[in-house]
Amino acid sequence: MRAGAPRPVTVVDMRLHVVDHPLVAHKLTTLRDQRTDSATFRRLADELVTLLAYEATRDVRTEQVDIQTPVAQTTGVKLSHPRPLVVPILRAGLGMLDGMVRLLPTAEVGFLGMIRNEETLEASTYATRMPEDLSGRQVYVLDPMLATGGTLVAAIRELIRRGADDVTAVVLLAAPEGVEIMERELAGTPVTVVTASVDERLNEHGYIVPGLGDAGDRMYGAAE
Ligand SMILES: O=P(O)(O)OC[C@H]1O[C@H](OP(=O)(O)OP(=O)(O)O)[C@H](O)[C@@H]1O
Ligand SMILES: O=c1cc[nH]c(=O)[nH]1
Ligand SMILES: [Mg+2]
Repeated sequence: MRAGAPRPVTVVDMRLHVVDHPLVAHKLTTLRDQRTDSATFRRLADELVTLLAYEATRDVRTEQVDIQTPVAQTTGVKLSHPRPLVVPILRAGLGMLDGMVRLLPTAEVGFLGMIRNEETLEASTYATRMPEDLSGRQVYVLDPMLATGGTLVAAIRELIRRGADDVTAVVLLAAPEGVEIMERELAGTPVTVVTASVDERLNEHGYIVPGLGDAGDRMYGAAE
């Protein structure tokens, strides 16, 4: 930002939930460790998203049902219709899909393939496969890293354009810069971000510090 320029206004209607739990912190520390191999990284990302999903689904819509137990009649709840949609952002978000749908077995799954240009840090979309009409749907978008925020802002705009009325982003790590961009660019939209940590900052290459490096590469190997 130019010296003397007014600070951008931060509109704080986006909900940010940083999950504070010793198991989350323990798994995240091993994920960050550069000695952790790909197989362990994938397993930990899967376990971590399940813990985050517990918080992220706190407001998942349910409806009342009557059931008969072996002992008596009672009422309970089940996940309601329309079914929630889970959207992993390829590549790295794919490593979060199983952990999320384990908790949301009735969910439908859509896919967004997005890549950040490592020079300009601009995000672009190379694949989209999800329902055109998301009216009335709760959507859970999965991406391990919220860095500059370009990827998630573009993804969430597309979900809102299709009619989603409640979007929760589940991210393993966030940078404060990305959180601020989300708050500014998505002001007035019903968005919640659930994360295991908001780290210190972005470095000059747009990587989260201390972060965990390139999530996609650590899960699947360097793409090129
Ligand atoms: O907040 P941003 O600055 O937009 O950066 C975050 C994005 O960068 C990474 O994806 P990448 O482009 O490396 O693709 P990949 O998952 O295929 O590795 C990450 O998985 C996010 O999608
Ligand atoms: O730190 C970062 C930033 C963007 N994408 C990653 O995979 N890691
Ligand atoms: Mg990557």
